[in-house]
Parts: sequence; structure tokens; C-alpha cells
Amino acid sequence: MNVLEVNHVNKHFGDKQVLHDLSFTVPEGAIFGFVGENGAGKTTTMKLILGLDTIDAGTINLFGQPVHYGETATNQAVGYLPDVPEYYNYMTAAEYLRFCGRLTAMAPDELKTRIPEMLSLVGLPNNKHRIRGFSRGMKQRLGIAQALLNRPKLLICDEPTSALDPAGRSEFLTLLASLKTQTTIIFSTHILADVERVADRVGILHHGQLQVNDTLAAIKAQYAVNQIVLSFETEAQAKQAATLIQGKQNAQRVVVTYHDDYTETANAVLSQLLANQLVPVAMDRSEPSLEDIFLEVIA
Ligand SMILES: Nc1ncnc2c1ncn2[C@@H]1O[C@H](COP(=O)(O)OP(=O)(O)OP(=O)(O)O)[C@@H](O)[C@H]1O
Repeated sequence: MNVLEVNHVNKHFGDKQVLHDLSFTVPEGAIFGFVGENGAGKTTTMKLILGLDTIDAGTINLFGQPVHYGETATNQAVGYLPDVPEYYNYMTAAEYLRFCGRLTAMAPDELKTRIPEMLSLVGLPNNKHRIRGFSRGMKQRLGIAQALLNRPKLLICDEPTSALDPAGRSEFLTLLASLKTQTTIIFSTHILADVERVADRVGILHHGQLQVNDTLAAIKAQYAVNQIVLSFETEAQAKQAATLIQGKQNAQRVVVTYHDDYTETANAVLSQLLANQLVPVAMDRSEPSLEDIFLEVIA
């Protein structure tokens, strides 16, 4: 079942068409990595899904219900973590969560158990420390606790890791991955390594449309350019080898691309080289990264 269905959505600001007949779906249980260049329209899309802006044309359905601009009922089952969450800094984490729970009309009894549960889930202590003393990573984790408080069926995170240092990013991604069994997740980012680490589906937004929307494995299979990278002692050897094995030479390196079996290709390449007394000093099998694929898609 699809949690989200975006159908032929157009959105412009002034004379700038940001989304152009955008259509895509996100299935239940996915961790969907939503990527695109700066200004591609990721935040705009998320705002439309949350009913925070008007759609020029097209429709968006969440859990089979249409999203309406403004007070959309679909938001009752959505948790949202904005890119820079704002807090009342004088509150403690528990006070803040209690405040959010009251806003969404959660029962006080439920909040009593749910708040410590959420704080423990995101690794924040349930103590008297004020949010003003929190690190960015702690604030981001509190944001997730707030977004999950009301047991949403969909969690939307807008660039959740962009302001975090490597350790904070890593912790946050581990947390996101651990939520997979509880909710469907859409998160936008420019950090493709983050997508590779936790997302099981990837959408690449470019020219107002999703150019790619599939599992990471399927995307890699579709765009895969498998490579063998050989290094030689000298540039002259590399040049000779490149002619022999029809590779691409750059300084002492030669890159051979292949589509068939690795062992067969490596065997053929090495046999040819050794028959000509060309012995590489190193040989690497390299697979395309999501970054390689992203650059190919937006080229
Ligand atoms: N309220 C607005 N008024 C005018 N233009 C806007 C508005 N909101 C967004 N835009 C423009 O729409 C385009 C898409 O912006 P959006 O923030 O959705 O992109 P993004 O993919 O989230 O970018 P980034 O990765 O930089 O956050 C940009 O050119 C932006 O300047």
C-alpha cells in the first residue's frame, strides 16, 4: 500500500515553475531519501504534503485521503521535523513534549508514559536541563521525539542532518534507521552518503520532476557502471595497458568498465596484461556510488 501519492502536481513562485507535473508514490514502511540540488523543490514538496502551501494543479493523497491546504485532517497522522526546529528554550525536554502533546489533544495519562518512552528512544535524559543548553544533535533528537509523540504513520524530516557534525549525523541516522518498523519515513538531504546508509528507496528531484524513484539496489542496477581500476608503476605502462584492454587512462591509472561478470572480466584483463609483461601495482573493483548516479541523473 502507498502511504503517499503525489499526482501531476505543479507549483510556481512568480514566474519560476518549481514543480512541473510531479508524480510519485512512497510505499508503507519505506525510508525514502528525497534528494535534489539546492532549490530543486524538496522543501516545497514537503510543505505541499503537509498542506502548508497551495497547489497550482494536481493532487496529493496521504493514507488514501486528499491533502487540503490549511487545516488538513491528513496531518493527524504525520510527524514533521523541520530543517531548523524552533523551541521554547526555557523548557526542559519533557516539558516541551508535554506542551506539544497538549497541542495535539493527547490525553494526560498517555503523555505520562509516552514522554519518558520517547526521551529514552531518542537517547535524551529525562532531567531538569533546559533546552537552551542542548547541542544541535540533542535538539534534532528532541525534534524527532516531538514528531513521533503522537504515533504518526508518516514521519517527514527536512534535511535533518545538514547542521550536525559527523558524530551527531551518525547517531541521528542510526536513530532514523531504528524507526523503520514504527513508521514510514521521508527525509530530504543533499548528503548522499546519508541516503546510502539508511534509505531503502531514493527519489531524485530535478527540473521539477522525480527523475528516479526506486529502491537503492534497483537504481544501482539501472545506472551501474561497474569498473575495474588498475594502477601501474609508470604512465607509459598505463598508456600501453589502456590500448591493450580498451581502458581509459589517466596518469598511472587505467579504468575499465564492464557489464558482465566481474571474475570473467578481471580474468580477461589480467591475462592480456600479463601476456604483455604489464603487471599492475594495484587493482580495485569499484561500484558506482549514489553520488555518481546523482551526477549522471542531473547532468
Ligand atoms: N515562498 C516562496 N516564495 C518564492 N520563492 C520560493 C518560495 N519558497 C521557495 N521558493 C523558491 O522555490 C525554489 C525551490 O525551493 P525549495 O526550498 O523547495 O528547494 P529545496 O530543494 O528544498 O532547496 P534546498 O536544498 O536549498 O533547501 C527555490 O528557487 C526557492 O527560491
